[in-house]
Amino acid sequence: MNCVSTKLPLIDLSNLGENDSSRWESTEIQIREALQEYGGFEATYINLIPLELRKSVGDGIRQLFDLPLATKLLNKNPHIPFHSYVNRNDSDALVESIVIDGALSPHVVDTFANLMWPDQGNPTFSKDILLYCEKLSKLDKIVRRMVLESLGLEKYIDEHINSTYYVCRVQKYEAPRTPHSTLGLHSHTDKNIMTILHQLNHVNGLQILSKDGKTWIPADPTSLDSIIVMVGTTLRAWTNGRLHDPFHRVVVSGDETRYTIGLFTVAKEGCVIKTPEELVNEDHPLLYKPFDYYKFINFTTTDAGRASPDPLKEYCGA
Ligand SMILES: O=C(O)CCC(=O)C(=O)O
Ligand SMILES: [Fe+2]
Repeated sequence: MNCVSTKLPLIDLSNLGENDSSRWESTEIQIREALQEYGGFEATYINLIPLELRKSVGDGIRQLFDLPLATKLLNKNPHIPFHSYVNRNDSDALVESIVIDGALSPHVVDTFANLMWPDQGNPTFSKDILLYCEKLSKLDKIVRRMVLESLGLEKYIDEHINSTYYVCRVQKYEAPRTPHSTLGLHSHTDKNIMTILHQLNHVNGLQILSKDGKTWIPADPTSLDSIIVMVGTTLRAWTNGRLHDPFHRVVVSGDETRYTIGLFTVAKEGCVIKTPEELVNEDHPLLYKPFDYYKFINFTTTDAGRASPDPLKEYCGA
């Protein structure tokens, strides 16, 4: 797969029984190639998210964004400032986003709902978002398992999965009400490990930059079942540069508001990211020294980190 097409690879992950080893293996090859060459792909997974659940989560997220600004501003993470509420005053793009840091934990989700809906929480929202994030996390685990297997690193799978947790971020892109393309979210790379993105309505806008930096590839889902998977910078580091962490942005136009939900795989507190020795050899010299995940994340929010075209290399390049 040497030529970059103007479409993201589309890979079907439904009904991937581990008993059908030839299908599992061919999917593994497709995923590895997609993540090397594009840094992402569109996954179809029929019925991963039942229609009712998608609708109900969509309603809950609309209600969330309709809350008063003062309430949304309570969504603050003092340790990791960008795991907090962002609105249009913080950036000159159209995005507004709210974060649940620990989206697979019923306690975290209830605490969040009680903060946003102080009268009696929002049991429907809590139940739905937990289930939704749990379903999306299945996809992350399949993809990471396949990546590690394709690299011959099966022995690290459990450690890899156990050293991470999930952050959910929901996004609203206000309709620009103009036919002209308007920036919804600035071009950036995700600094975490893996990102799973689901567009909640039919308003497209995500674009992924080709590896050669020349083409913005639209990541328009071919169906509402489709989910976009992207490599984060920390996975590039761990794989010694084998996987590509793509720049991406959101561009919107027209009269409809766009809603998305992202599940971000993040390292647990105190986790040191260290490239396995199996991935370092004469052809692949060590690119990044071991680093503390949160110290790196903090660096990316400093002036030096923000100004750097490649904060990972700047921070821990070997
Ligand atoms: O909403 C989208 O389509 C993209 C969101 C994104 O890139 C992010 O939250 O990091
Ligand atoms: Fe992103």
